[in-house]
Amino acid sequence: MHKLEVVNLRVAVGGREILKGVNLSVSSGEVVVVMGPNGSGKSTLFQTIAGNPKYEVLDGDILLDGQSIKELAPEERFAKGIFVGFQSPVAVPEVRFAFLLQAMANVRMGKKLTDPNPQVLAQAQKIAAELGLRPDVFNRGVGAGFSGGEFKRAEVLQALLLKPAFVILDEPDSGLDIDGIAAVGNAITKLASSGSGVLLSTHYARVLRFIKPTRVYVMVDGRVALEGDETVIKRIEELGYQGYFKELQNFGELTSSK
Ligand SMILES: Nc1ncnc2c1ncn2[C@@H]1O[C@H](COP(=O)(O)OP(=O)(O)OP(=O)(O)O)[C@@H](O)[C@H]1O
Repeated sequence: MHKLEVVNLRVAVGGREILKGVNLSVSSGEVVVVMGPNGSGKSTLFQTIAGNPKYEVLDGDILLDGQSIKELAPEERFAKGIFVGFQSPVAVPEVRFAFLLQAMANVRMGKKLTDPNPQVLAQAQKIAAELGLRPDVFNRGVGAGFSGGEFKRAEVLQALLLKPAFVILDEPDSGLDIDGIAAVGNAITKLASSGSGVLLSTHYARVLRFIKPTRVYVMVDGRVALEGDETVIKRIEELGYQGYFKELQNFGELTSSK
């Protein structure tokens, strides 16, 4: 059993404080959802967990099984089992997608980056078929001309292939067609059942048809304003953020920060 904890995390980007003391956690087998209005800091949180050096940690910590990882390089975090899929993944057209998958699997297996690993590629092709991802993507550069939906499926494919301890996905359901949402949603459930801890952000309740969140955090202006279960997602979809916060304030249930 593993636990990833974000503790009183304050982060600045471009000289501006964006995260103002975030606390949350995800453990093996959990599906934890982060929601929040545009600009509330969800992507900043995920970039910081990934170790993007543009995001300056001012205070607080990120703990993996109680040990701080905030000084580790992104590849060291990955080697420890933290996989982060971004909202707008970066294309690296000069690297073949098949090569990337093989290299990532080799890193996880402690092999040399360039070692041939045909089992991994065979497994990747099987997963691609389940996700509805065209097989020709393997011979294309990473993200080269990928559609939005192909990008998202390609990221989930990497997670399913590598089965990391933690899978962190920024809006995995955005830009997907109905079949894509089902494929990605079911893949997330599968990842959690096979023991990964999943942390994802979304703007929509539609993912609930395919995933059952363990916990839901709502971020507002760089803080976790509230924590709940899937009913939070449903109420936000019905009332919008402002309407939902108003309803909670009327019942005295909204805290300004947690
Ligand atoms: N590199 C940057 N330079 C300056 N400001 C930034 C940078 N990255 C993020 N921000 C600002 O940080 C705030 C939080 O952005 P972030 O992308 O984390 O929000 P979000 O909750 O993921 O939003 P969305 O739901 O729209 O994706 C925004 O005001 C954004 O403009």
